This record gives sequence, C-alpha cells and structure tokens, in this order.
Amino acid sequence: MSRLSFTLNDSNKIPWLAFGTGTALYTKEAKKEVIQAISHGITHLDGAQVYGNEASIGDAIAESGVPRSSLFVTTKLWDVPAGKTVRDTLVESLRKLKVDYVDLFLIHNPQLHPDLKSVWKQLEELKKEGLSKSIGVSNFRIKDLEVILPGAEILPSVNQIEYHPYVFKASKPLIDFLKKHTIVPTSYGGLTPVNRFKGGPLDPVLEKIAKRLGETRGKPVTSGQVLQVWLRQQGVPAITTTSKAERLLEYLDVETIPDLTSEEVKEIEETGSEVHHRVFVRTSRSDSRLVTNLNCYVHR
Ligand SMILES: NC(=O)C1=CN([C@@H]2O[C@H](COP(=O)(O)OP(=O)(O)OC[C@H]3O[C@@H](n4cnc5c(N)ncnc54)[C@H](OP(=O)(O)O)[C@@H]3O)[C@@H](O)[C@H]2O)C=CC1
Ligand SMILES: O=CCc1c[nH]c2ccccc12
Repeated sequence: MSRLSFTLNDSNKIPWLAFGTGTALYTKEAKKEVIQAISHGITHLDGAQVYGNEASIGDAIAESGVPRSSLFVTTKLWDVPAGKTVRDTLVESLRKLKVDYVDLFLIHNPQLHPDLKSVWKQLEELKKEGLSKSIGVSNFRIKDLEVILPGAEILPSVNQIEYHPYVFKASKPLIDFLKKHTIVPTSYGGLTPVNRFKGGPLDPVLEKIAKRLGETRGKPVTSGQVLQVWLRQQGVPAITTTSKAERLLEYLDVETIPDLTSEEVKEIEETGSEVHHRVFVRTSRSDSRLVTNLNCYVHR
C-alpha cells in the first residue's frame, strides 16, 4: 500500500507514488495494468486526454472495488477543439473515467495554447465548480508560468515535468521558481538513468548507494529505487509505470527505504550534471533531443 503523500498549496494531499498510463506498453488500453496497480495499493492514477485510454481507466476504477474517495485521479487537457470549451473536454473525460470529479486537472503542454491566461481562468472555474479538486500544469517553463501567475486567482498546485538527475542542472532554475511559488514539481521520466539512458556516469554511483542502503536495511535496494528515494526526499511525487507486478512491489517498497545522506544526494546531482539528457519535451534550443513519439511538441 502506498501511504506517503504531500500537501499541495490548496491543502489537498497528493500521493507520492503515481501509476502512469501514458505509455506505449498499453497502447490505448490500460484496464488490466490499472487494476493490477490499484490491487497492489497504488491510489494515484495519472492519465491524460491525449493518451486515448480514459475509458479503460474508468473501467478499471469501477471494477477495482476501491471507493472513489480512496483514489487520486489525474487527467490532463490536450487541445481545445473548435467550438468546445475547456469545461466540455473535462466533462467528456469525467464521462469516460466514470467519475464525477478528478483530483487533479493539468494543462498538458503550454505550447498548444496561444492564450494560456484564458485557459488557466477556465481551470480556476473548474476547481471552483468542484469538477477538479486541484488544478495545475505540465511541461511549463518559467516563461509559461510568468504568463499565468500575475493574473491567477488560484495558483497551480503542481507542474508535472521530466525530472531526473540528467536534467537536474537544467531544471534547477525552474525547481527553485516552483518552490518560491509553492508549486509542487512532480516527476515523469524519473527512471531515465536506469532505463532510457543506461550506461551513463550515474550507473556506478547509483549502484554504490543501492549497495549501502541494501546492507543497512538487510534487503536489496535497486538503482531505480535510489532514484525514487532521491525524488521522495525532495518532496517530488514520482509518476512511474510498469506492466509487471514485481516492479509495482519494488516501487511500493521505496517508501520503506531510509533517506540518502547529504553526500549521496550531492554525488547524484553532481554526477548527473556531467551530462544533459532530456527524453521528452524540448524546452530550449540547447536541449539535444526530441523524442519521436512526442514530436507534437514544438519548440518556440
Ligand atoms: N506530462 C507529460 O508530458 C508526460 C507524462 N508522463 C507520465 O509519466 C508516466 C511514467 O512514464 P515514464 O516517464 O516512462 O516512467 P519512468 O521513467 O518511471 O519509467 C518507467 C519504466 O521504467 C522501467 N523500469 C523500472 N525500474 C527499472 C529498472 N530498475 N531498470 C530498468 N527499467 C526499469 C519500467 O519497465 P518495466 O515495465 O519493465 O517494469 C517502466 O516501463 C507515463 O505513463 C505518463 O503517465 C510521461 C511522459 C510525459
Ligand atoms: O504525456 C506525455 C507522453 C505521451 C504519451 N502518449 C502521448 C501521446 C501524445 C502526446 C504525448 C504523449
């Protein structure tokens, strides 16, 4: 059971561990994997309109037998079709998810919305109406936040971003900005150093720390778990995923692993900063890669 949660700036709580549904593993059908995650005690489900699988998440929630109030359901706004409002898209998501509110509604990508201020206003209204308990953003840079914050009546509660040690240095100004404005960063791609970018300079550092933690607690710790402890210790919720039951147990087990020492945190961050490896959304011209399945993201 995942028990750890953090408090958002609107006083709502967000579970630290989230099960992501935006992955090629499940294509457009996530029901089996979501039921498996819920039955293992994961309560936070991360969805999005663009993943095209909200109805299967709704089926999983309905069949899980877990009360709606024990779950934390996130979805994200993609584009707003001509003739529709942001509210229309959320109502459609709620219909597919078979719930009468979501816990968190995020603007998925600022680059899709020429009038971010107006979109944010509409999210504020949805929170007031109770259709989303909390509201936030995803893939926002400082310059995007600077568009919405001055006129905001309600602050975004979270910014869901790619966050792991290989983007640590590049993300530092944004993380500091979020902290100053009480916005919680949440991390996707957090396991990049052990899955998409294995062979990097962090490998031996993570292995060494995993060995020490494993010996300390008398149960093996993996490099992936070390990365998740690194997030947890910063108060950053982890949006991860898997189709494997044993991996879910590995993720859930992270809540029982002690903190890293300050020297270990420093070593992860300094070694991570030796390379820059962003997988998902390109946020500046110096970012080297733009992943192909996300080529809908355009740098401006
Ligand atoms: N807002 C946005 O723009 C974005 C949001 N997301 C959200 O984040 C979710 C999580 O996605 P993602 O970023 O891929 O998550 P992670 O970076 O946490 O990667 C999860 C993958 O890592 C693998 N893995 C776990 N532990 C290890 C290990 N020790 N060694 C090697 N591989 C390991 C798992 O594989 P296995 O299946 O084999 O267990 C799983 O497929 C998405 O489903 C989506 O909901 C993702 C991208 C963009
Ligand atoms: O959320 C980002 C990752 C993702 C997964 N599926 C799609 C489809 C279209 C845009 C982004 C994504």
